[in-house]
Amino acid sequence: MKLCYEGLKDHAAWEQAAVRLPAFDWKAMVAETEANPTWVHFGAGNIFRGFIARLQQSLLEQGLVKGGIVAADTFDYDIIDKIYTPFDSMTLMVSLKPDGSMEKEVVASIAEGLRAGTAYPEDLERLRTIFRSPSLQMVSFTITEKGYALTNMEGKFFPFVEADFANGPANCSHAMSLVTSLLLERYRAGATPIAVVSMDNCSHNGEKLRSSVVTVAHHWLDNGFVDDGFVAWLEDESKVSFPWSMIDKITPRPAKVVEESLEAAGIEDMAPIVTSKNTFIAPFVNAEIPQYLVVEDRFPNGRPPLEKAGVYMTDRNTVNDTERMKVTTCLNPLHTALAVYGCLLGYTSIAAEMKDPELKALVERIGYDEGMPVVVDPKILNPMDFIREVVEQRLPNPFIPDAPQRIATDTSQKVPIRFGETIKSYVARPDLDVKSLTFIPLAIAGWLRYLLAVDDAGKPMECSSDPMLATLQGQLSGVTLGDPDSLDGKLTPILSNPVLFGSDLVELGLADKIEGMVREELAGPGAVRATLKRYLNH
Ligand SMILES: NC(=O)c1ccc[n+]([C@@H]2O[C@H](COP(=O)([O-])OP(=O)(O)OC[C@H]3O[C@@H](n4cnc5c(N)ncnc54)[C@H](O)[C@@H]3O)[C@@H](O)[C@H]2O)c1
Ligand SMILES: O=P(O)(O)OC[C@@H](O)[C@@H](O)[C@H](O)[C@H](O)CO
Repeated sequence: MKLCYEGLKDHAAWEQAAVRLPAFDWKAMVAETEANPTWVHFGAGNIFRGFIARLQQSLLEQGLVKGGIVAADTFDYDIIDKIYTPFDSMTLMVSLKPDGSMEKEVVASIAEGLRAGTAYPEDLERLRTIFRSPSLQMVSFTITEKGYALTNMEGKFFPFVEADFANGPANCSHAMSLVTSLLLERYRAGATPIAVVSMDNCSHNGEKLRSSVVTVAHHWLDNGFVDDGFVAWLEDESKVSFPWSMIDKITPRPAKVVEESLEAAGIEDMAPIVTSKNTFIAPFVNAEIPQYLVVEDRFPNGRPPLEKAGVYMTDRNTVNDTERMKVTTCLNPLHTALAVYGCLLGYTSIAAEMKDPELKALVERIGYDEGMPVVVDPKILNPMDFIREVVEQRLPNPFIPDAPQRIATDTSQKVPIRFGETIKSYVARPDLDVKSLTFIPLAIAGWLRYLLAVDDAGKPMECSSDPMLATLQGQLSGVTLGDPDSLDGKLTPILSNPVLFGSDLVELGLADKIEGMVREELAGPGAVRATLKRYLNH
């Protein structure tokens, strides 16, 4: 069985393999998308295929929309060449149930995949045509937190961003510049309104996306590439809106066990790849069943009826509160603590970590004891129910093949949100003392210890990719396991950097505590475990 339009014609074989097929006319969907595109998505990776594309599939199956989504990638063209094109942009979605069984379905709501880069003029021209089309209602993104960043840790523009400012809309490469150039096409073709929606895990994601796009536009205005009218249109939220959103569905990298199960069922060519840009991707996506998407309802050119696919459409404050609840308290801080300590302790499974008494206690202390006192109740989801589902059902699900190494990717970009926001909330609350925090500092200490790339057994350990890895490892060079004094003076510049932690931890009086913990973890092999035991009273 082959995953593609022709391959799906053998209905009986797919039925035999217990794979649900799309219940709509795929050719008609592709033709409608070409004629009247409504939705473009940037970041053609796993969460998009396993969650967002399924929303449109549900609407197609309910007969509520006729067209599909156009997927685009500005960063990793292998995804399109190797995972989209050979499979007619279809995905084999595998939902992993808590009893170990798998639900399989073909997601076919992506009409095409495009490489958004000047090296691919045909694809870029197709995108320009789509952006000029008045039917286009929304552009969404899952490009990771770093995809929005224009500046480095010192607040200076990256050289490739400077190059985009100088070269202008016809010859740019960064995701934010490319999107701005495509919005310029739309402006010049009649300036029909549009919604530009970040669906990444970052606080105030809509604000972050807007700020980067508007910054690019202002530089192009200064350099004479665009006129005032374009910038005014872009900044008019009734014309170009940047709704905020919160997205949640644990979508691990493709797992061997799932690949084997699909191959055993007779489905061909399911092998995962790691692209040259380090994306772990396969023709299939494996993910848990729980999923939450909350979106600010500001779509000036209309939108698909997403609420009919289970999306919460609401106001900005509710999105903000829901996102803060998940990303700063109830899920992601626990994930990052499990990521760094899991790598140090030799784990490759989050579910296995949840059986480790110290690690389970650590996430409970971070979540229930330190996070919950400052959690905001978004009302549409109950924080206590949410965190309980995370701690008791989602993280320990042994059939979710999630790994601390995936979650440890780009930790430097996540720390200010995942831990920094709770730290700021403690500072803002007169009835709370930020110095009373222990387990969030312990998680930060674990990350600093992780950066040494030596595990708790004293063996070399590969750190996951992170745009700040080289800089931070440079700042920590000379720090040695077995020699806590080698840390002397090395942490102050790191812990005082508000870009990394959201505030200056030296000024807040947390640096000594964190440094003390890192020193303990540096005592020698086994010291990480011993430190965890000591703080968690085990
Ligand atoms: N996987 C999850 O469990 C999950 C859950 C909720 C939210 N998210 C959000 O979605 C994002 C992507 O997750 P995923 O599972 O799809 O990851 P993935 O590795 O499968 O895909 C990442 C995508 O981002 C693009 N990208 C990476 N760096 C970029 C850059 N600098 N500029 C432009 N594009 C870039 C890649 O080309 C790829 O399309 C996460 O960072 C997070 O913000 C993921
Ligand atoms: O996707 P990232 O890299 O921002 O973070 C890694 C995980 O914490 C994240 O993907 C979670 O699985 C997700 O936020 C669950 O909804």
